[in-house]
Amino acid sequence: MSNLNLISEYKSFGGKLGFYSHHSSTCNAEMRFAVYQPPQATQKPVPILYFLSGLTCTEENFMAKAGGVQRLAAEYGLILVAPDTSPRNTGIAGEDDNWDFGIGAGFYVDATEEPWCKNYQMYSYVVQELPALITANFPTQPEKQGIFGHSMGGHGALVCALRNPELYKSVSAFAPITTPMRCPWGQKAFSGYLGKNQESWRDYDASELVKKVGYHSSILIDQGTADKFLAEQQLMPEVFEQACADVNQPLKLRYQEGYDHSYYFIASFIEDHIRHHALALLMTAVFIYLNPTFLF
Ligand SMILES: N[C@@H](CCC(=O)N[C@@H](CSC=O)C(=O)NCC(=O)O)C(=O)O
Repeated sequence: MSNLNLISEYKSFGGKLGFYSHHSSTCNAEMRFAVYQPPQATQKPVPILYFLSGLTCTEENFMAKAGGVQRLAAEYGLILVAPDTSPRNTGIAGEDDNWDFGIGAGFYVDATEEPWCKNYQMYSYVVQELPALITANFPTQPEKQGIFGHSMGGHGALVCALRNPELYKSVSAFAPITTPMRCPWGQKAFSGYLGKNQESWRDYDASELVKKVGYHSSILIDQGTADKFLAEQQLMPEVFEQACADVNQPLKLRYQEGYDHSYYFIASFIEDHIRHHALALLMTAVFIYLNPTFLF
């Protein structure tokens, strides 16, 4: 494995889950991520599904708490990749002072402001450096990528997909921050990472982006009605819903009665999200299954 340190590895549902670190030239720091390889990956290259986690998370939360997502990845034959949510231990003064800014809160943007710009390049890391590393080191079909995420990571997934529809065949989110420009978390993060000029914020705001660029297929979002961050106006799914409606962007926004913001909520609906991505990423296989004469 070039340039990768394997930290730990576990057999899981016939495949393997590995935790890795490497030097990121994009973030000028050591970065960590987790990869689940389904059993099919020992036989042939498989599609890749990226999951971006939320505030305070590491590369481990999703793999440990998403309700046995490895079983589903093994069933559908998908490689799962979960990066950490920011660089760590960069030496930037105060990087660990806040739970919603700095470490654990990279917000999937390329920072332009000092002192963050040297290391906090999470957008380029997720869209460029990490996929190149994954493709070089794991048996993947790089032209078949999907992306999803939770909360801050839901915002990240929507932004990555909307800005790069050719790279991501599918996108979905759990309780995403849909308009960081308009919510307290996003305003704090964008002021610090991108500066005061709000024009530059639009490129990282899904509700602004969707009106400009659209996306080639339907977007799936699940949102719990008992989510305290929904009540605190951090997520604002209604703004994204209106933006999608304005440009006829297909969106399946499902309000899930009584669910909160936790990984218990994610675990409850993870299967639907995996299926949403599998449909797009394994489309050729499904097509052949439904139309076997295609082969002859
Ligand atoms: N410390 C915070 C709560 C932090 C929190 O709830 N983080 C969420 C993501 S929130 C949006 O990005 C999370 O996924 N936490 C990890 C977990 O394993 O649950 C507070 O005091 O409210």
